[in-house]
Amino acid sequence: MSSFLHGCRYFILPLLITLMALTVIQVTEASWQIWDEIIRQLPYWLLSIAAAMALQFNRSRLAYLALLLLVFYVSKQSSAQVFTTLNNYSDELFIGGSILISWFAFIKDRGLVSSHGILRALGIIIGLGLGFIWLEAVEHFQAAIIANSPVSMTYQALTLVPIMFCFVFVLFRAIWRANLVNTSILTTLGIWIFYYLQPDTFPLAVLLSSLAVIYLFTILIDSYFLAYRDELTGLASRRALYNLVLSLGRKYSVAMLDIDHFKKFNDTYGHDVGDQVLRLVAAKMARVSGGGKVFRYGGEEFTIVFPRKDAQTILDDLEDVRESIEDYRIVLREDKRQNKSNTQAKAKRSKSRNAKTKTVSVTISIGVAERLGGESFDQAMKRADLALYRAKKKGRNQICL
Ligand SMILES: Nc1nc2c(ncn2[C@@H]2O[C@H](COP(=O)(O)OP(=O)(O)OP(=O)(O)O)[C@@H](O)[C@H]2O)c(=O)[nH]1
Repeated sequence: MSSFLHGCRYFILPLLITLMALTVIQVTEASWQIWDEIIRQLPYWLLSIAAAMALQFNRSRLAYLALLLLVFYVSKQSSAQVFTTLNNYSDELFIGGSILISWFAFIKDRGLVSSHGILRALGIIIGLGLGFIWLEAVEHFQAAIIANSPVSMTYQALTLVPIMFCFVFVLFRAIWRANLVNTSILTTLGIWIFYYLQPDTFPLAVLLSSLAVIYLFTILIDSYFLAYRDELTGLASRRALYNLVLSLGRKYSVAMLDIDHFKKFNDTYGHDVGDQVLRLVAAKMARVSGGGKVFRYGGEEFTIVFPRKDAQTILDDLEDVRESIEDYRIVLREDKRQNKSNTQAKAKRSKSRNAKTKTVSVTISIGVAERLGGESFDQAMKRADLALYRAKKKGRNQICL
């Protein structure tokens, strides 16, 4: 359930916000028509800024999309011969554009000026070319397809077949790999299809400006997560901890948590298994009750800050975390490369049917300190660290005040 809610953050919320924004624009149509000239200029500025920001923050797929949409907008606004000719192929461009947008959902962000850049330029030409090829094919074989199709097919429906596939693929991609960039690409495809089917509902300038704003938000929020989230565990990082310190009041408690004998664990099972265990242990810590805020301090050390709580009141919350980790049997896939001495280690082999998995468990030690009057955060942390040291000395897998 929690991973579902986590996915919602990246997937459902941006879509809802886009829908709400478009509804507001529609409802307030009368007022924004006064700003017609400004609105018509907006996509030039916003899409250019979005492309520049996307490049700066290495979100090259959004940069490509912003640039392509900018070219599209210029083609719609310009009366130059080359663009008016292009506008005669709007069906082909629509299908090619849909294929192109969908393709961006499946490739990685790579540098624009690199060998990947050349491949992507080729991809763009091929994607657009496919739109022409599909319509040529439909025109050529429509009689045969319509005659042999089990359901009644019109020419119009046939042209839309690749779009439906594109939308389903991109939708699944956005659900499967929920992140803001994939949701932005899905939104782009949705708006692209919407514009083709309902060209008069919203002016193109409004739709493209909305997309540019979505790209800008995606880049900003992504950068925030990059700066303040720990990549391995998904927890808030040490930088986020020191950000929180700025807003802490006078009363709080801080706990330092450390996985016991983690060096030995790494040596026994390998660094990759160690990483896997760090992620799972972090997920258990993230469920701490009592309003605790969890951070990865560094390595196998974690910090939990309890604003407005004294040390005695949080002991039960921390004990729950310690117990849940102690009781957690972590199932690992058998690593065929492991040598014999490793297999003699503490891991308990599961008696599962195919014996291809094994279970391991770890424990944690916890040191707690309550902020004393006049003390700085670093001083309180230092005392929590000393308490952690005592917990280790006393035999580990316990909490010390
Ligand atoms: N897999 C993995 N290991 C890490 C990571 N960060 C730190 N470590 C390992 O964590 C281990 C910490 O070891 P020590 O500080 O000696 O402590 P310990 O073995 O846990 O022993 P005690 O704390 O005394 O119980 C080192 O082997 C680090 O390599 C990481 O991100 N991934």
